[in-house]
Amino acid sequence: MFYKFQNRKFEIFGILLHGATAAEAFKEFTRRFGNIFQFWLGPSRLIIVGGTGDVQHIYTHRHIYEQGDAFVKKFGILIPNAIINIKGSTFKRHASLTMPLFRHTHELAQSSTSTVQRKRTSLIASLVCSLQQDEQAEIKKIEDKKKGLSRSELLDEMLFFLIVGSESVSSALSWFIYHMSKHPQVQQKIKAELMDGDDYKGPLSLDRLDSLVYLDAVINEVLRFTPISDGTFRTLTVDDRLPESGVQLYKGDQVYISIHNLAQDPQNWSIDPEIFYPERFLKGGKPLHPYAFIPFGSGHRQCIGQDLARFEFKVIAARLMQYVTFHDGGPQVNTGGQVQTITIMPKHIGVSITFD
Ligand code: HEM
Repeated sequence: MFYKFQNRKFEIFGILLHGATAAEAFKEFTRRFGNIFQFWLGPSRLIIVGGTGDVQHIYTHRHIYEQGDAFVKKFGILIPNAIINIKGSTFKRHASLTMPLFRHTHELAQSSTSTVQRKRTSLIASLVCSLQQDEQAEIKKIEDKKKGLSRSELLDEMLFFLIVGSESVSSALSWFIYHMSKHPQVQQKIKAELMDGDDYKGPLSLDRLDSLVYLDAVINEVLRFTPISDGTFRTLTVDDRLPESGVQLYKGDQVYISIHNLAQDPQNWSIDPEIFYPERFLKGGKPLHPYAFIPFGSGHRQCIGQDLARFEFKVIAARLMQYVTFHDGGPQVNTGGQVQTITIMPKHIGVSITFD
């Protein structure tokens, strides 16, 4: 069935995903319907946007494209006051209290006993210090004048950071292990880079970590090939026309940007995106458009934990590569596939491990 939408035709379909993840389904739909189409998620209509010009426009016009209502519905039932679910001035208040910590990711590596220092290096300490002294007085103020977090806001933030902080990096590491088991030559290159120092199994200082550029390329390729988040939502605050596709959108419409599709679209890459090839992120192999590779989203609502996530990922991956080698457990158990929970994880992963 076709639906005339301004001067463009869209195929409308409501469909059950039959166990496929959104990433797998949208890849197939993009192949069939092109890089902009509508999708019904139950009663909600989503406009899936895949052209890099349109995607850039959405992320760079924060006053038109606000945090998506679908995102808010997804997490809002359990943790309505967590940063991902709030907008406007309330978001600004929460962001001003949580974001500074993530600018000091490297300091997390150093432990400290001083309260001032702990406020800078412990998210929990920093959040607890932001608890409102007089909640009743704060409730009466208009949002712009409020300071600190109420008890229920603090609880929701802690819960959200506990969930997102552990689930995200562990999913990404599962994909790392899966890809390593399938690509022994990549593992050998990481090990060769680690061996390039005096002490192969020695401590990982920040300088040493920074010098591991091939490992950075592998981490990027893991996040590109198998992103743990399939996409991001934005809701329009006013009518707007997308510049690349020319599609007219209206206030209240919900757009969905598929991180996975952008990372897999051959138009966005000079080297075949269907191949797992970390070297694409070394000199000259970058995506053809800056918005083709956005594993952490983009714009004013991009992931605030991305530096921490990359840091954790790199430290754990480097440590693993110092001590063990992963081998493919065979076609019965190591078949890959995807399963969607809060993040996208490998469905069937079975590897054997040798200690180096
Ligand atoms: C590999 C690890 C991770 C990936 C791939 C990832 C990815 C994402 C993505 C795609 C978004 C949505 C961005 C958007 O709408 O533009 C997001 C949001 C968010 N992430 Fe992450 N994330 C990771 C780890 C973390 C960690 C470790 C934390 C904190 C401990 C974190 C905290 C957040 C927060 C607070 C938001 C909501 C930001 C907002 O609504 O303004 N993430 N993340």
